[in-house]
Amino acid sequence: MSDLRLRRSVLYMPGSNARALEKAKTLPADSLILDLEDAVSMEEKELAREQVCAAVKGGGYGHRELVIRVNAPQTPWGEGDLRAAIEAKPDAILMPKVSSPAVLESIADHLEALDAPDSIAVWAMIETPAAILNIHEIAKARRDRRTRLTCFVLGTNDLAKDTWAQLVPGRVPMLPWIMLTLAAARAEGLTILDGVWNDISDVDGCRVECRQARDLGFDGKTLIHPNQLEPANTSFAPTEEEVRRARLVIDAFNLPENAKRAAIKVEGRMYERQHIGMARRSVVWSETIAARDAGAKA
Ligand SMILES: CC(C)(COP(=O)(O)OP(=O)(O)OC[C@H]1O[C@@H](n2cnc3c(N)ncnc32)[C@H](O)[C@@H]1OP(=O)(O)O)[C@@H](O)C(=O)NCCC(=O)NCCSC(=O)C[C@H](O)C(=O)O
Ligand SMILES: [Mg+2]
Repeated sequence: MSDLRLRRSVLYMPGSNARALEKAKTLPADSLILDLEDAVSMEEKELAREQVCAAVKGGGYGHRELVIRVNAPQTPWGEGDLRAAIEAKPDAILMPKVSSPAVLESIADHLEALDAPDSIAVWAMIETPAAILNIHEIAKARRDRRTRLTCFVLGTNDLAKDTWAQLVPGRVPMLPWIMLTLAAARAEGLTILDGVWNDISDVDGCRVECRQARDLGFDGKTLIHPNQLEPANTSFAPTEEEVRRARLVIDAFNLPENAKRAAIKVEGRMYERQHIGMARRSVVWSETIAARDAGAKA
């Protein structure tokens, strides 16, 4: 079973927006991406870096995983962002526009040279046509522990920009790329997060896309506004019915009469032993979510 850390809702915010950085301390997001890249204008890059690093160092975000998205290494801010982010010690650093494993190897060299704490992971944005074409090679970078790669984040806005594919409900134009990226992530044991839903005014549309993302196999969805948190948190949680059925399957395989059976019938459906792992995951997820909710209310 892969890492079961909750990442149902992963909220971006511009590092230049002090109000958003503060408000995030109270929002029901599993993870936060404090952005220094595309959500920040050139004029505010330095301010954003200062504010984000001060926020991460200052803490107060509770259970929320903190991720800093830096500017790409070849930009005027890339080197400084990386240095400052390492000093702030977030849970992860998100690299934008990763198009080949070479970028991750070069980041690994930098992290080593800057003596980055082992606790900092590296996440990679998958958002260029070249990344899609190189996707398994990029995912395989995880095998080299030096890269610290643990997570892919889909950047559907940049993908739409560079491919001319339209962002339409149902996402038919992008499904082949999405599924290829998912397969590469799962093959190499990476977490994978869906891209953003841009229409902040359409919460129902966001909910539909969250459910699709869950059905496609994502761990969670990246978000841009607090009103998208509830749809994501709800959609990526197993339903009560799923958990009830999962417990039934686990219990049924534990019965002495089923000890040597590879396949059994439960409530009219066939289950093989491989389904036990999926059933356990649903139960563990629901218990983890219940514990998180109880903690939030306490
Ligand atoms: C889009 C926004 C600029 C809208 O902001 P605003 O006009 O302030 O919205 P509201 O008045 O509705 O906000 C209500 C309150 O919620 C707070 N808020 C809003 N957004 C956030 C947020 N993201 N995080 C935390 N808090 C937020 C407001 O401060 C209000 O609070 P209060 O003062 O108490 O009333 C804004 O939503 C925004 O900036 N969103 C994030 C944009 C962003 O980060 N974009 C970059 C990531 S998307 C991307 O690049 C993906 C990828 O790379 C790709 O290529 O696809
Ligand atoms: Mg992008």
